[in-house]
Amino acid sequence: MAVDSTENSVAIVAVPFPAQGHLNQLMHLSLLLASRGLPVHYAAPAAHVRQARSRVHGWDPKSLVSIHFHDLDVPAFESPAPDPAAPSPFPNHLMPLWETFTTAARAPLAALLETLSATHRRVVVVYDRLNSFAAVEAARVGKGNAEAFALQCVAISYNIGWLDPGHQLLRDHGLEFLPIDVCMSKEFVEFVFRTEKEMQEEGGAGAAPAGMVMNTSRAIEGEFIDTIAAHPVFENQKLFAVGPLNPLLDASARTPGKARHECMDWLDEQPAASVLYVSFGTTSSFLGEQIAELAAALKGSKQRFIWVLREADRADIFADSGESRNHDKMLAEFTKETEGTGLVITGWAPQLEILAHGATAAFMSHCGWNSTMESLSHGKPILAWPMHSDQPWDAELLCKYHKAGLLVRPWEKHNEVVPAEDIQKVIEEAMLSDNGMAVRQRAKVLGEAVRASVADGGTSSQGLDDFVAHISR
Ligand SMILES: O=c1ccn([C@@H]2O[C@H](COP(=O)(O)OP(=O)(O)O[C@H]3O[C@H](CO)[C@@H](O)[C@H](O)[C@H]3O)[C@@H](O)[C@H]2O)c(=O)[nH]1
Repeated sequence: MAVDSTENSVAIVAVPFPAQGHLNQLMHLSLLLASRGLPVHYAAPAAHVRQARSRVHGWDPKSLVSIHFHDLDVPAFESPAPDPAAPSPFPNHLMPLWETFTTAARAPLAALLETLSATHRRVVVVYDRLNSFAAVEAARVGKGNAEAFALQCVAISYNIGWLDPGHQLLRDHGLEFLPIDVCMSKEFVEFVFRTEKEMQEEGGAGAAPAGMVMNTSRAIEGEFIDTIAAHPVFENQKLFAVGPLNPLLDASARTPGKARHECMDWLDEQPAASVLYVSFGTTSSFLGEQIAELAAALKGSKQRFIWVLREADRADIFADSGESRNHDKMLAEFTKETEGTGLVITGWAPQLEILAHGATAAFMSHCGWNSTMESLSHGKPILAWPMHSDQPWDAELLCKYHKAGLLVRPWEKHNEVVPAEDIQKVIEEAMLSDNGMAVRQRAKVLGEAVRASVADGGTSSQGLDDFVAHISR
């Protein structure tokens, strides 16, 4: 694609980490910045540019023309199937992709930055915090006219626990931060520390980012944002809380310009606040036994539901879609038994639209940060079933701090199959009990506060204005 050349303008280069929950956030941020008239370049391996484009949600697909997309040429990577029986539920099958990407994307990114640097007043690199190589490449730009900002794709409170699991603020609220190596595979933890250390050694102080953009809202994490702002690690950085990055839809849940998924017609016919949405993101796969227990719980609860039954994404989603094929017999029976009460989606579901819809009451989720923000920003409570990484922390924030969620499975039992009766109990509590109503009400109030924060004059809207003003100064 031709690179636009406007000597006086600032070019923004978004460098996402190649996994859906990360591609998605930098895509939203890119679209937001482009909608403010800034030239935005989104750079990722070809398969991931295609993935991010094909799965963008909440935006009119036509808005994608406002972004310049660049394929970062990387060698072929393995794209194995996920292993639901692996000792850690962490998506270790993506490690070959991430190792390849982190090494090979540097040279094509550097070339892109040099080209843009020659034709623009300044190049602003907005990179996923897992891609610290992008900050090193920004610091190396020959003309010295590039600066880097990290994007925090997970809760900012997670950062506090990462820096100090026993932090006073967490203790004050009785919040538990689990050790990171309990929640992630040892290969990934090693990868994160190794790549970060290598980049610090190579780039030195000169490659430190100028600041950090946070996909969070003061309505959700106000005091955690203040704590991070006062932390010595961020002393010389400008911080901008701009979330939620996902667009907010109204209760009719219509994305302009986009064909509606058939499940939305079914939702249109259901009573207000009557449907449980069940989905576990793009990095988790369940054992067959667990799927059977979840099916029995949904059926037994007699509640309306939409259940997204998918495997974790492959490294290249176009090589294999991850649609669940292994449960055909169970599904055929289950679908017959629950006809009229629920829907099972084995392909890609319109999650943002489902969460926005007035018929949706609650969300059973693994608590990935996108799912958490998408749910809270539409005022929907979460039935929390964390699997790995930051998810146990998000469940803690949701259920203990905000009391806008109910825990399905405590972490101590993460190696066990959760029996149907335990799952059913939580579904019934959320959908039928007074306590469930109170949790739903708190999520609704929180949703209103989140909406206010992104509306004109709200704190997140101001955060984005401040970021735009700062980078285009
Ligand atoms: O059928 C589907 C399935 C998923 N989604 C979307 O896919 C994204 C999933 O993101 P998230 O909820 O964050 O889950 P993961 O895919 O598991 O995200 C990874 O990345 C997140 C951001 O770093 C982390 O918080 C998670 O722990 C990590 O697993 C969300 O935008 C969903 O709306 C759909 O639209 N349709």
